[in-house]
Amino acid sequence: MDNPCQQNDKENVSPDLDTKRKDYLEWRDYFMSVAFLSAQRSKDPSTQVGACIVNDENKIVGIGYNGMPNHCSDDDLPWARKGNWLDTKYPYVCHAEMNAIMNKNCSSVSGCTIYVALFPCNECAKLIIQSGIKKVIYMSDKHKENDCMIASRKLLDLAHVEYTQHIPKHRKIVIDFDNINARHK
Ligand SMILES: Nc1nc(=O)n([C@H]2C[C@H](O)[C@@H](COP(=O)(O)O)O2)cc1CO
Ligand SMILES: [Zn+2]
Repeated sequence: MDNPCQQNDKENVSPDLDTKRKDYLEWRDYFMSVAFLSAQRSKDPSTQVGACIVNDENKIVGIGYNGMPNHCSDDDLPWARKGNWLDTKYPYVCHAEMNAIMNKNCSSVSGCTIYVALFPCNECAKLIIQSGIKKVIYMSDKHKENDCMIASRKLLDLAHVEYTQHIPKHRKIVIDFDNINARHK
């Protein structure tokens, strides 16, 4: 068995500060993280979704999360999932993909890739297709069997929009605001 003191020593090895960092975020994990961070802005009590649109130069050109439309107070609209349809969030909420497309900071997102936490529904699939986005990278397709997801795949397939599930290199990415104050010897 290892000497526990030795093991401790190994764990405490400080990073090599003279050579290039190896555990930096790769592009896909980075863009998916941006989508997940943006989701933290959502007021939806049950599901927070974020989306991030990236062009072929790896530049972010749009970010969005699910929320109520502009100028419609999210205190005046319902957030419920069940009950009379008009008393639920569903007729009112804008999906993350819609917001990311509408928030674009360039003239067109044609040819871009959208990173999104949940597989796009059929309504978002239509927006994705019409905007010219060519690739969807999603984290979860937990509603795969729902009709709106089946319709979504049908549309994306017909329009030749690729979709791929993201397998993250890092399962968890922590943002530690104190980290920047660490001192290196
Ligand atoms: N791709 C998606 N983008 C989204 O922004 N959403 C949003 C719409 C709702 O605000 C929420 C789903 O709520 P719920 O049915 O899990 O309580 O996530 C949902 C999906 C899934 O299709
Ligand atoms: Zn949608």
